[in-house]
Amino acid sequence: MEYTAYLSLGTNMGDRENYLRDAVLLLQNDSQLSITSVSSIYETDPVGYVEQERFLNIVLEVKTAKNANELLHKCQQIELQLGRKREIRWGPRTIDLDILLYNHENIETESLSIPHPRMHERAFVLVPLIEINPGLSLPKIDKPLSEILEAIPDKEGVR
Ligand SMILES: Nc1nc2nc(S)n(CCO)c2c(=O)[nH]1
Repeated sequence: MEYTAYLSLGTNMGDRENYLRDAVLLLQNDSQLSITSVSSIYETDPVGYVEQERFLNIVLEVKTAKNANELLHKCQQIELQLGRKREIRWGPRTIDLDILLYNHENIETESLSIPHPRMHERAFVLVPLIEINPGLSLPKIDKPLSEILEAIPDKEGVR
């Protein structure tokens, strides 16, 4: 059985494009996962802890036999492989992989909140997500993504 999931990748340290490329390759190397869509690369103003470099962000659509926990573990494994150090929460990072959506499910455990709890307020997530699937709807929200994006005050300089 294969499930569709959406991942948000972000990086604002070192050779940012290389970190994105390496993360995509490491995901592709997993036999239980195939990447079915990749957004453009967006340069975005940092949200949260603002005293840091601008980010590069992309969103991926993947098809996977992994359950949500296994997918989370894979993302965390790739973050470690690419040298992610969790020094400052919201601080600079070599690479960040967040699960946005998984099989249109709502999942709430101590390690997983899906849909990602902040995705509806992040233009750096919604803009690339709309690019790869404009018709997508979020579980339990019957508004189109474009309407959710419109409601975000500043589009945080997503280019
Ligand atoms: N623009 C932008 N701001 C961010 N703040 C945090 S934390 N992150 C890491 C993802 O949670 C980002 C990001 O990826 N992009």
